[in-house]
Amino acid sequence: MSLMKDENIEKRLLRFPDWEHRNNSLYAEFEFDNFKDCFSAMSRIAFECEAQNHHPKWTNIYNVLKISLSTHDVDGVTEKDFKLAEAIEAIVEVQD
Ligand SMILES: C[C@H](O)[C@H](O)[C@H]1CNC2=NC(N)=NC(=O)C2=N1
Repeated sequence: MSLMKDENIEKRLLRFPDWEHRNNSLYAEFEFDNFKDCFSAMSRIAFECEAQNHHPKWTNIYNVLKISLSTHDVDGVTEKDFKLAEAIEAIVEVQD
């Protein structure tokens, strides 16, 4: 999977308003009502990561989830990261 050019990443991000290009990664923060809702989303996301064989760097503090997506092989953003971001959006939206 090839590294995307910065300008292409910015263009793609226009359709991902929750996400930004930060530290060679796609980055988003999500806030839930409580820990249970947050961890439930994380569980769903974890299954999707396994299905895609692509995994986030993430932190959770109570109801806040911070997610960084990058492709380790190329040390930057690829289509794989956008594909996972899209799936994460669908999971998080259902819980809003
Ligand atoms: C061997 C296996 O395909 C790799 O380690 C996968 C697993 N999950 C991964 N996740 C992420 N975010 N980037 C990778 O390059 C990656 N590679």
